[in-house]
Amino acid sequence: DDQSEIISRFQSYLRIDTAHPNPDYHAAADFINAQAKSLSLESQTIEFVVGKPLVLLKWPGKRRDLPSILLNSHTDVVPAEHGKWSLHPFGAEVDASGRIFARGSQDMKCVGMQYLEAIRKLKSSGFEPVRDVYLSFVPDEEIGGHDGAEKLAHSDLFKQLNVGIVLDEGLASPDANYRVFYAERSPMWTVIKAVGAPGHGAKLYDNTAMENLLKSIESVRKFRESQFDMVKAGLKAEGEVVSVNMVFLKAGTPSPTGFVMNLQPSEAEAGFDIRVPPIYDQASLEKRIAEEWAPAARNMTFYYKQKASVLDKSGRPMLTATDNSNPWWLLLEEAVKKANGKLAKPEIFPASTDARYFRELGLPAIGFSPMANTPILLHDHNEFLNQDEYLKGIDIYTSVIKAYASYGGEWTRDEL
Ligand code: MET
Ligand SMILES: [Zn+2]
Ligand SMILES: [Zn+2]
Repeated sequence: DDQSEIISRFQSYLRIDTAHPNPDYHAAADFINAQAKSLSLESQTIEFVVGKPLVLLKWPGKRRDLPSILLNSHTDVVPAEHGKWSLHPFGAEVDASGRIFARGSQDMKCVGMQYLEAIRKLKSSGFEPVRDVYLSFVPDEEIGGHDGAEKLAHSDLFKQLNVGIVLDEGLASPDANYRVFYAERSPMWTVIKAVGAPGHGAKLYDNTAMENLLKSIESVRKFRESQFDMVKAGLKAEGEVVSVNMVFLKAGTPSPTGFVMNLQPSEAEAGFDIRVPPIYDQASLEKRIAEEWAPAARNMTFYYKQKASVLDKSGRPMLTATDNSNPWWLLLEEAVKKANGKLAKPEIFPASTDARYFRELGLPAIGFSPMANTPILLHDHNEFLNQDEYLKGIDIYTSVIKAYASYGGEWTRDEL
């Protein structure tokens, strides 16, 4: 029947192994294009970077003069440790309670397919969009989006699309209210390195690489604690503080039997995943890194593996309005309600998404993945989404896309 076909299309997409470091992007693009064909959507496949296809679909509206709607999703997923899953991460098996297990079931193949299923429903009901509706299926979000959404946002093609609003990913909600995001934290992936004279493992002396690095780590931990304390005290939400987490430590002199134990190494390195809220003095953090965490006076250096500004191209913090000034926000609220969904209070996304490349241009972008009553399992073992929630999400998008694609149609060209 209808529902089992919907689920089996989702499973087919989930079974394409698009995990880094070797995502099968061509299989994903072929699949999306086959879906587009069955829906009679216009399609183009663009390789801004060879081997990394981006699929752009179009459902043309009647009013080409109005700004369009962009429904964005990424096709790549993070790797899965197969042995630690109870079911195969690319098997998309459904258990007795209807949970579909797969890497990407929450992040974010669900959303990409839900957009398409919602369009399928709208088309079969005879609905015709007023505005152009575009769908972008982009590569590489999980490694920074530089060869995907960033290239799209900076392209001439993108200007021609005349996008007025972007929808992108959010997070699952453990309770019944859908979470929704109006901003996100910017990544600053920072590597700090210490050097110092090597020496005998038995000798106490100052300025070893290890000691220099440890002083920094102590300082980082103090700052981390000050931020985390505000969350623990309920003063700030997760997305409103700076998060700093040490993600690697690299030091020591390797030997065939492990590490040399009686030699203090001459170099030591640590990596930190730092995320900065949009209204935060990013320059002060950069100063802290240079002066406290990697001071030249302690023989230290640093570099950023990834760094995004919290400001858009006009120098404003990247925040999408969630009040009367933003009709897209009001339309979303209303459309979700109409489909019997409840929205939680809008939040700042604690991690990062491709939405930042669109907000950077000054466009409004809303992060929304309609998954209620679902534990947050993105990037975790045994990621799953219940098929009933998936189906409910399609109804939510049907309502949202209908509202967005109709918006403005009640006015004549002159009134607008
Ligand atoms: C900085 S690239 C973002 C990759 C991923 N979405 C994350 O937040 O970790
Ligand atoms: Zn994602
Ligand atoms: Zn992710």
